[in-house]
Amino acid sequence: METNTEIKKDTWKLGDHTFTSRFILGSGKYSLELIQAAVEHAGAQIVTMALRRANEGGLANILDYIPEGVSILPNTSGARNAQEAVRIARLAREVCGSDLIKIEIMRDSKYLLPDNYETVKATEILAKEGFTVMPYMYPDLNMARDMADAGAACIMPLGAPIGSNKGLCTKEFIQILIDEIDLPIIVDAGIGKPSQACEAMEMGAAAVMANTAIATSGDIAAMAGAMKLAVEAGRAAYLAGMGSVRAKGGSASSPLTGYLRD
Ligand SMILES: CC(=O)[C@@H](O)[C@H](O)COP(=O)(O)O
Repeated sequence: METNTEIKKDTWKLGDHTFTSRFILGSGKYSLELIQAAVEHAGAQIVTMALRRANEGGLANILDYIPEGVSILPNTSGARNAQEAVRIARLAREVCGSDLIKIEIMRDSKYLLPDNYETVKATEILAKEGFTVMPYMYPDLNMARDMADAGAACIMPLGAPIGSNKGLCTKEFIQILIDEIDLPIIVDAGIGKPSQACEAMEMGAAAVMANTAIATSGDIAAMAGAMKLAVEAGRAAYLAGMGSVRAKGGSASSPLTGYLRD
């Protein structure tokens, strides 16, 4: 019998781009030498790049350390409003030759929380210009709907403030987005350890992105590998379908009658 291997691969899409890896690696906090090792161990097919970092160190350098075939995801880090984000995105497309753009707009430098309103405005402009727009946002259903209507290719809600390693503080609200928004939901920021990445995937997230958890670990390559396994485990569990939670009491694991499944 003929089998469809494409279906078996469990691919997912962002605009016209198709991926098998569901772990997106942030590259903002490593030395350049460690980026390649982290990408390889993470099995990542998408790696972020802040344009402001590229300008600091010399763009040729950072791109030299990203393995071939891996998509660069420029972000608009440093933008304080839609206008600045649009300008950075256009520059990024010229420099990287990629239509992917992660919109990050922040006016608050203490908590680094994204400005959802300005993000909707930038999404609308950039989607019309043909970008595959990936808006980073505070998880709010109404704003996520506005981003979807504006042409976003996915929604990237934060788990906790960037760099905090605090985990899924916004879990309930991310679940609402997963349930209600018909776009890939990519949990981004605050993921502090593999179990949290796994939990996001078990909830039905399409992918997870992390940077600080890996960059601040004792062994960057090993932690990148652990994140990869956690994301894969969470995805497999989601596809398998979680067992139901029993509100009260227990239930014998080896019943003599009444098997749940034959
Ligand atoms: C690199 C990048 O885009 C980060 O802004 C991203 O949001 C990751 O956040 P953490 O560093 O908390 O994983």
